[in-house]
Amino acid sequence: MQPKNIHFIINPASGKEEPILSYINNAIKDTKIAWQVTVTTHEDDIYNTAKKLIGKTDIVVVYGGDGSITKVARALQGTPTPMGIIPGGTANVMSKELGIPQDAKEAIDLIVKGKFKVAEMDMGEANGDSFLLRINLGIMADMIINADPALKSKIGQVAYGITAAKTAAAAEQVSYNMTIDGKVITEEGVSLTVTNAGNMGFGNASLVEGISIFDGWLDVVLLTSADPLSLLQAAGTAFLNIDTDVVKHWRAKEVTIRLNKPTSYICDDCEEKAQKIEIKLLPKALKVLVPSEKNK
Ligand SMILES: Nc1ncnc2c1ncn2[C@@H]1O[C@H](COP(=O)(O)OP(=O)(O)OP(=O)(O)O)[C@@H](O)[C@H]1O
Repeated sequence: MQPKNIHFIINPASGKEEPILSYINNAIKDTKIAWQVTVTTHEDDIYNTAKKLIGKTDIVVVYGGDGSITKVARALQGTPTPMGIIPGGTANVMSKELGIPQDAKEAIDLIVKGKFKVAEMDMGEANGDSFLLRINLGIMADMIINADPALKSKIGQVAYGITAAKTAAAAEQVSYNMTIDGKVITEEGVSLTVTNAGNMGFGNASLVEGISIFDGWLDVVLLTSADPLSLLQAAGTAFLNIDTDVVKHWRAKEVTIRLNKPTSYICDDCEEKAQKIEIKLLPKALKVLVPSEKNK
């Protein structure tokens, strides 16, 4: 059904350069939809604007990358106001996960023509900060922290690949002490991910099949080694669905990770540091617009 009103929040600093206001106006001008736009001037504006819109509009649509989307999600979680997405960033992992068209005009069309349904997706929380996608420790986190921003803005995700090769070569084995839904497990590995989403943020690959942001679970994925053969085997688990010891996997609602020393980790797009990370699932926390028919 076509919405009655929409508020668009636009991050002008997101990865893509395109005439987004003109795209929106062209799509909406001949409809009966009442619409407003907020173009943010500071990163805090995104959260604050979304918070003020709760209950005041049918849909809050965010144009931006995963960073902007996370801020809107944090504002709207637990409320009846749904979030729509127009992918405007570099990686746009969240929108890919939801099957939203990557082309901005197509994504706008979907919302304006009401070709969507509202789904309730899970979120996670780590040391009090909510997240949409995942927590990364070890080489996955290092890859994101070390990716050259200039390179990333020029060539997008390929920058992670270049950093990955360098990071994997210097990978360090870390002992992860985990309490997974009450069960204590200690394992060594080079990378630990606690993910709400199947897409791990690198290409469209998922290390473990069947992970979904709607499934009511967090998935704990440990990569035990970063030598080239192991990485190939890990790729095998992703693409060929082969079981190997290189990737270990648990499902959980609550995970506590204890580390030997304060360690950097990535919570969605933000870098944090802690020695103990308490993570829990927030089931059905956010209403989001998804295409009513699967994209071909
Ligand atoms: N005027 C502004 N309004 C909001 N955010 C801004 C603004 N100027 C700069 N920023 C910054 O924009 C950055 C980019 O946001 P975002 O994550 O949406 O895009 P991206 O990094 O290109 O995408 P992706 O995370 O998908 O790769 C944020 O880190 C935020 O701090």
